Amino acid sequence: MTLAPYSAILFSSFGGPNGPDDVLPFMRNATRGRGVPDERLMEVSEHYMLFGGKSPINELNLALIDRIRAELDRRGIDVPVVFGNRNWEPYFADTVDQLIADGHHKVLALATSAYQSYSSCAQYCQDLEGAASGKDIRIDKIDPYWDAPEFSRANANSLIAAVRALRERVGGDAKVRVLFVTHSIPTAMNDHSSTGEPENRYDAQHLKVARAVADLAGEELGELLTWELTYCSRSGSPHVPWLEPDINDRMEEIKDEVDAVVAAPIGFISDHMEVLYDLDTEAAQTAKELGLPYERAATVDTDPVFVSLLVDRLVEWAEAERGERERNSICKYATGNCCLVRNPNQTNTGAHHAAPRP
Ligand SMILES: CC1=C(CCC(=O)O)c2cc3nc(cc4[nH]c(cc5[nH]c(cc1n2)c(C)c5CCC(=O)O)c(CCC(=O)O)c4C)C(CCC(=O)O)=C3C
Ligand SMILES: [Fe+2]
Repeated sequence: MTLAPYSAILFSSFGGPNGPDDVLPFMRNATRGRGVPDERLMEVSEHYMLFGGKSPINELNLALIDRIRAELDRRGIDVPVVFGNRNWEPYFADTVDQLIADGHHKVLALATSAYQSYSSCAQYCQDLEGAASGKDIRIDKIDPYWDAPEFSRANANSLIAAVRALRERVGGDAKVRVLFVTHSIPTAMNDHSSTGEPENRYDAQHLKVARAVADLAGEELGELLTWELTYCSRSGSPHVPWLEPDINDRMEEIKDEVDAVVAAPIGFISDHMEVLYDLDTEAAQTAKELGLPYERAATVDTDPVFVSLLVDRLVEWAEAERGERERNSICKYATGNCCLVRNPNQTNTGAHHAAPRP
């Protein structure tokens, strides 16, 4: 099999600190020009310091890259998979220079976020475009993959295991509530996510995945799962509205209606700091204080169903590029009509992005 016309894959992610000395410079990178108050910056730095100043994200990404490489090998596709980040080493710019030095001029990127919004999709497109700009290289990015049945399947595998583990503790009759969780974003960013119609937005994408995951898991567990969508990791100024409810607030509200909760982080593909801190530390503590037995479902991480989906999407993108299949791209970034609000103070004109990618 082939990935032609692409000769390399760029695995692109957010980046995170590898030790205490990295924390502040990383935080400055992640918040530059973002209107994140210093107070929040210090607070999140503390979350990293609780874990030795080290985010799990880089090692998890390297492990996923290994599995992608193995799946490519299995299919007889011989292309390198290189790593690049938006906010920490290896930075996109350095990875791109290395790709060019190694003779690559058409590269296919994938991002470690599954959904469409400025932060999770357009910002990757923009930063990759910026890294390639003026250089002898073209970088295309595959679509976000939240809509893939395999993504729901992999998340359902995790939810099934979590519900079973919880029921071992609380019994078959306990009223269990599944709280799907994702990263909150400003409501203005949500309004302009994907193509902007309510049914396509970031929150709606998650509701579709949540429903599919709950249906698949419920079927296999033989129980009708009661679920809802909640958020974590709210940032920004307190005056700016972000998506709600926060998982902690919601647990407080439902504590008398339910006997136990499962947090299912469908918004994260692996155990990023948000999962370790916001869910495994903070939400777990809230549940404990409320007397609610709590179980956190695994992220899809290196589930073979998920790894195989990523490789399928890379192969299909290359096939479409060669004209061997239709391309029904859900990301409209190249036409200037996708996820374009960067923050609530910025209006969505799409004007700077109207030109197709080189
Ligand atoms: C939608 C979304 C994803 C999922 C998609 C994706 O994966 O990209 C995501 C991922 C991540 N976010 C991460 C870290 C941070 N995000 C921040 C800030 C923000 N995130 C936002 C949104 C998202 N973020 C937003 C709207 C802001 C406000 C500032 C802005 O408008 O940009 C800040 C600044 C402090 C703060 O404000 O909390 C930090 C340190 C890490 C690394 C974790 C690790 O180290 O394991 C990862 C994977
Ligand atoms: Fe973030």
